[in-house]
Amino acid sequence: MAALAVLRRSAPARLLSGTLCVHSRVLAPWRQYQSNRHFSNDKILVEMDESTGVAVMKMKNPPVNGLSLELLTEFSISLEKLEIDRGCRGLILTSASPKVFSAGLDITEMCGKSAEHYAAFWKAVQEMWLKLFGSNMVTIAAINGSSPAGGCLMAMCCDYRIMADSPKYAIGLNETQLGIVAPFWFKDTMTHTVGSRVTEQSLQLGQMYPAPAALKFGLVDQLVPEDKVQITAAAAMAQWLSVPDHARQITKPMIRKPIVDRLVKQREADIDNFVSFISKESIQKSLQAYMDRLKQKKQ
Ligand SMILES: CCCCC/C=C\CCCC/C=C/C(=O)SCCNC(=O)CCNC(=O)[C@H](O)C(C)(C)COP(=O)(O)OP(=O)(O)OC[C@H]1O[C@@H](n2cnc3c(N)ncnc32)[C@H](O)[C@@H]1OP(=O)(O)O
Repeated sequence: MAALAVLRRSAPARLLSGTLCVHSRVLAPWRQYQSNRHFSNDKILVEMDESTGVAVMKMKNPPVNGLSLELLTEFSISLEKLEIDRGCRGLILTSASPKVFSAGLDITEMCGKSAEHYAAFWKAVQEMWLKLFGSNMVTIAAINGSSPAGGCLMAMCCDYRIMADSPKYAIGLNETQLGIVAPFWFKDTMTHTVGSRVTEQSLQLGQMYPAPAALKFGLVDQLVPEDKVQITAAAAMAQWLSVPDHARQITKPMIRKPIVDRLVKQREADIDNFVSFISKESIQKSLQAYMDRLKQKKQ
């Protein structure tokens, strides 16, 4: 048993290749850590069921769960806490807001800010991806609404995806539609999920897929009625957890570690690349025009 416990705790460190640091500027203190093992801060709510070893993590950044620097930082801290918790074996990631899983990266974090801010923001995006894609736990995305771009990335980082069965909800990497480019590790994550051919086409076109279409080519694994997403995620989790941890935990990095290592090896260059790209006047104009279109849609 002791050997298994060591294995359980040593694998994430290997997989993440020393990426446990988080940006310290906006570290929110834990507001509460109650005996029933619920903890929350501003943007992330975690409910830990000790009897099953499953944590449900809800993003709560209304109205659309934009992935702001604050949310991303809280996400990475929460995930790290769970990762080192011996009692936690599985994570269900979902949204506290109905109808939107996550609108992806908060575009306001990428508009009109300083180079230092862009660098801190991108580091937090990288951190989220390294921790979630490299997690040692079983990770299941309970996608209870639309999930564009960074939202889709988060879902694809998970081991299994269950989505609300509605053509109103769409998922995909739509970056090119905003005039921006999904970086290589977004592309790698999609290739890992659905293969090269679909990724090539989806990324070029910036395609968003309604849930039924996403199921057809495996971008999501299962569709269920909206009110059954959470319960189905719990059932799927029980099935995944029936596999012995040590065997599953050795298997997962066989596929994922080379993908994680690619970013780890060039994190700084990737940040520089992002800062220089996003600071361009033409890119700022594209993002601003996209935000204006989003707002006009309402009028
Ligand atoms: C050469 C190599 C280059 C390397 C790297 C360089 C480049 C960078 C890569 C960056 C990768 C980026 C990834 C991303 O995630 S970008 C974000 C993309 N997200 C989207 O396109 C989603 C846009 N939003 C929507 O489609 C919809 O909002 C919705 C999610 C389907 C929800 O629809 P609905 O419920 O109808 O809500 P509203 O559209 O009315 O939105 C409510 C308010 O929220 C604001 N909003 C929406 N999305 C975002 C967002 N992502 N960021 C910030 N704000 C957002 C929206 O404007 C509304 O605001 P208002 O109430 O003030 O009007």
